[in-house]
Amino acid sequence: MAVREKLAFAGVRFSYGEKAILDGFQLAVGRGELVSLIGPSGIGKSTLFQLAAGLLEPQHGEIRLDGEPAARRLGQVAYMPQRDLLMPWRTVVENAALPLEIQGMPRREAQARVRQELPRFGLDGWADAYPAQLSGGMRQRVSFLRALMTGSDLLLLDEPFSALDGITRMEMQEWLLTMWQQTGCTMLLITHDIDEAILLADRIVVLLGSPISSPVELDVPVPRPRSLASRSHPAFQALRGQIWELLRQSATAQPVGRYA
Ligand SMILES: Nc1ncnc2c1ncn2[C@@H]1O[C@H](COP(=O)(O)OP(=O)(O)OP(=O)(O)O)[C@@H](O)[C@H]1O
Repeated sequence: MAVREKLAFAGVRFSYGEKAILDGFQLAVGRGELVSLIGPSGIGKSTLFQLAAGLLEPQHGEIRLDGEPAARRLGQVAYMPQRDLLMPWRTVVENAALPLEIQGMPRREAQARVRQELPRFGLDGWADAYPAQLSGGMRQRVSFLRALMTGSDLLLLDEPFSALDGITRMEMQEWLLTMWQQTGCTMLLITHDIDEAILLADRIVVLLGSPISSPVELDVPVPRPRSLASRSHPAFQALRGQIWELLRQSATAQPVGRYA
């Protein structure tokens, strides 16, 4: 066991009925790492997150958290699904305080705790707004805050920025990098945007094959801190070409999804 290991899949097999998604799947993520997952549409990226979060169970193999077999993962992993799933009848504070209330914290205390966090989430002054009154970026930040309120230091972000316009998306990418540095959380991010995958991550996991067994793992040798200007770094461009080639090759075997 690696001392730094936060999450690991060891020899995991998972199928939906006859359809095998993972077989002998291996992946280890270190504590505090930011890892991007990229792969063709429908290959099993969200399934992987649902397994990590404990919403699905493997038919074979082991999923470990902090180096220990984690039979009960539900509630230990913060999972932000593709749609933000904010409750429309609850305000920003009421939505974000939900995990604390579920854990038994009195409502008033839970909401006070959330209010303290609003400024660094760019939500100062929006405590009592309803989700319908927020922009897409703000909704994502509320979802992110709610995920952090679970107390988990492992965050799974499933295409968090895909519904946002280009400028908001870039702002959110920079904001996410700041949050990652401030919180020290381990983050896994699913994206279809190769540039986003590289810009944010320490490591890129390219998921290929059906079923997936050994993903291709690529370190991102682009220096931090990163900004939009990092895209012109030679290492960035070389990696972009390498990932694109891997995905293009896989497209001959199976239909490929959308990539930016
Ligand atoms: N509950 C389910 N029952 C049966 N098949 C499912 C179920 N959920 C997903 N699948 C199938 O499993 C495969 C993997 O789905 P998954 O959503 O994990 O892929 P993905 O890589 O996240 O896709 P996308 O990039 O389009 O979001 C797909 O073929 C999907 O149709």
